[in-house]
Amino acid sequence: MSGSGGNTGARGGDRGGSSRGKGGPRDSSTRNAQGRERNRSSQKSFTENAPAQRTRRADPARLVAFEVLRAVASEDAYANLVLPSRIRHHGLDKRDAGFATELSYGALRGQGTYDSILARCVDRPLDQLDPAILDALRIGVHQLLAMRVPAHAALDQTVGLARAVIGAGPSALINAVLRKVSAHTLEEWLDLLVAGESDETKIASIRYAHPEWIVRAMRQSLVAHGRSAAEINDLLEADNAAPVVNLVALPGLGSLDEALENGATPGELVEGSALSSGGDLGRLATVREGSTRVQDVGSQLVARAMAAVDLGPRTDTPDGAGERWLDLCAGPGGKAALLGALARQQGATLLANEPAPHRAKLVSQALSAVPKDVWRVRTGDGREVGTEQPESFDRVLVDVPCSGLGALRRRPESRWRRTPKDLADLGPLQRALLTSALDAVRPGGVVAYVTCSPHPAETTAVVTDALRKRDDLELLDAGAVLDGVSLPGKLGAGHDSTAQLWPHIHSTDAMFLALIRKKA
Ligand SMILES: C[S@@+](CC[C@H](N)C(=O)[O-])C[C@H]1O[C@@H](n2cnc3c(N)ncnc32)[C@H](O)[C@@H]1O
Repeated sequence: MSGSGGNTGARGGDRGGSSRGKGGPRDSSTRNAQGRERNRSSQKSFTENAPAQRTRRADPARLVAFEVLRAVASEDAYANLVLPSRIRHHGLDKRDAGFATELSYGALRGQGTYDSILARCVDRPLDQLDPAILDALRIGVHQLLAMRVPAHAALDQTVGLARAVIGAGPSALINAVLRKVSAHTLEEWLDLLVAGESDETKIASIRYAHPEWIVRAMRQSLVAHGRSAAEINDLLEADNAAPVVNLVALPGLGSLDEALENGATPGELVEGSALSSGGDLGRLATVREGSTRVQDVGSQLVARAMAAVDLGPRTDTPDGAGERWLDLCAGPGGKAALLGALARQQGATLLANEPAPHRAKLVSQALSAVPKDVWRVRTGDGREVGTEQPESFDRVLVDVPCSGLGALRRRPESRWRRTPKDLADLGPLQRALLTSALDAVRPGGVVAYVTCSPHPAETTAVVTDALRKRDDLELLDAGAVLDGVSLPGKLGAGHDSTAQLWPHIHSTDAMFLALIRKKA
């Protein structure tokens, strides 16, 4: 499960030593600039004190991680949304925030594997444990096996956390179980767990902490998009690494200069992008004003591709009339903001549609740096736009709701929450939205069908069905268009006219793009 401890917030720490001041919990270890704990004593030495005599205070960074895991398990919360508010609530500084991020994300990503380890160390089925105790154990396991926290600090602090927030009772159990866990390294545990197992899917599921159905689905996806099934371990491993934060300067409106002056490095795949050096991006004025935005390079590429398709000269509109663009599923507005800026440059206008009112508001906010005469937000069901405004748009982006299997590295809990049923449930909505998009585009115009999933059920199957049902459509070479909007020689995402990006190849989310042209 290498890489499972990757964090999104620990990079770029600028102060050494422990961040805790007066009145904070006393911990014999210190955190270094990467948010990792160091201690002079050997890794495996434990204090001989009974659990009841040890610390009773919860270390704030561990408390944040525990609260994130609890919210995810009991409230169906999203870790990436809960974590920042918990960090703010507990007033963590940069270093502790990095530690809490690594701990909560790592414990959530590794959950399946950690539970298999715990099942060997607990004397009853895990589902008979109080869920709060199980979450405390998961946090302990991640510290012991993946974070290089000294074993006694991991143990003491996890027991202290449990005493403070769950009660004195469970501390002896947690202490005993974590001691058993600490008897082996992660590699040794993985070897033990897969010993005697010959099923490749089960082995990959344990080694790379993905549910077995996702291992199968990803292998199937690789093959469906013309890659080798042998890449599966690289793909799963890439899901376990924290993604680098990418920035985009809105074309014609923003500049990367400030970000580059503050440590960002130029993006390698697409012009106008940069890799952030981490830390609080709110310190950049251009990010605050919205002309430079955080956006995965995969999303940047598909939006740029939609805008770049050569539609040839129009013969059916008065001279000087600008193109009309539609973003049919726009919330929260990442691609709409980039499209708005590109539309402005190309003399076009953009209608951004989103049915959920709070997400429609986010779309307006995302577009705030783009002049208001370029765009409009519609709050409504995208399935109705095709009949309400038939053949009205030159370019349509339909970035459908999907399983998100291509963005697992961003959402640490999602792999354990998703089920194969999600794929089946989303199919009819994806097909109806594509149909609406195809009705809304004018003859000679183009529809960009996009998912952040590589699964054939929500990518190639949806596109193939649409093409089979009508004879006025042609599939364009999306890989070639993507090559055209990326830096020369960098991408090569094409396969059989549709294109698929991959985290392990392109360091992007696994975005799928099909470009469908309605015949003139
Ligand atoms: C994958 S997200 C789009 C991401 C967006 N394009 C971006 O780059 O920020 C899918 C969006 O589709 C919206 N959606 C769900 N049902 C829809 C429908 N019937 N019509 C249009 N959009 C819908 C969801 O609310 C969600 O905001």
